[in-house]
Amino acid sequence: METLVVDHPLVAHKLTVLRDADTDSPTFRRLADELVTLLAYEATRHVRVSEVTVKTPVAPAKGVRLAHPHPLVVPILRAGLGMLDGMTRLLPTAEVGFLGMIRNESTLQAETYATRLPDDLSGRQVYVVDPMLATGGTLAAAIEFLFERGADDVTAICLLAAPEGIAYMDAAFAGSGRPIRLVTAALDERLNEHGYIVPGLGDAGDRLYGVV
Ligand SMILES: O=P(O)(O)OC[C@H]1O[C@H](OP(=O)(O)OP(=O)(O)O)[C@H](O)[C@@H]1O
Ligand SMILES: O=c1cc[nH]c(=O)[nH]1
Ligand SMILES: [Mg+2]
Repeated sequence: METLVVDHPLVAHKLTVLRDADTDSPTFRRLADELVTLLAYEATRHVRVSEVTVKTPVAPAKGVRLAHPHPLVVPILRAGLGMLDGMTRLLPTAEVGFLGMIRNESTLQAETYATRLPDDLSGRQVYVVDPMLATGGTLAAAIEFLFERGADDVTAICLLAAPEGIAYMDAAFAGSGRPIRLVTAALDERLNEHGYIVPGLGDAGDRLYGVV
């Protein structure tokens, strides 16, 4: 997996506030939204475009437009929903598909409880959004769904990633011949004995949508 850790002072600043256990849910949601837009700027560097010519009030100008079919954005529920608006702000014409997945906190295995994706993803560029790449089980299962439907160009955007998750993804898709990109704000130290990212930011879903 090709991994890009976005090195930018504004990303680092927002991520630091996001990590802080004293940051409340409304602020956490706003920061997650702002961060995804910054990460999406890098993640969409390879978005497909086609050449067009428009007429300015003065003369014809050559330019580009997003190629058809437009990209598909897939938030992994629940926590990935906190990154959807930031993505669609940058890609307003993207289609949106949904995957509902939850990690069993005893086994750390990902379980899927909802799937709402287009049947045929051949030729589509897909952007998967989920704040946390921990063991990698959830993201790997999500990308398997996308590959089964024909996707061959998948970029994951995660706020935080653990080295264990990246290693898991590399092993899971080694030799698949289908490139996968990861864009993240930080690569943390490790996972703890409960499968949480250290230092991480805690449970992203609870911090976005849980009762405080
Ligand atoms: O890399 P993994 O070890 O699979 O863990 C990462 C997953 O865990 C979190 O979701 P969670 O299962 O807590 O569901 P939620 O979004 O409903 O909170 C997170 O948003 C990822 O989807
Ligand atoms: O650190 C972690 C790991 C998995 N899921 C989270 O929300 N946080
Ligand atoms: Mg959670």
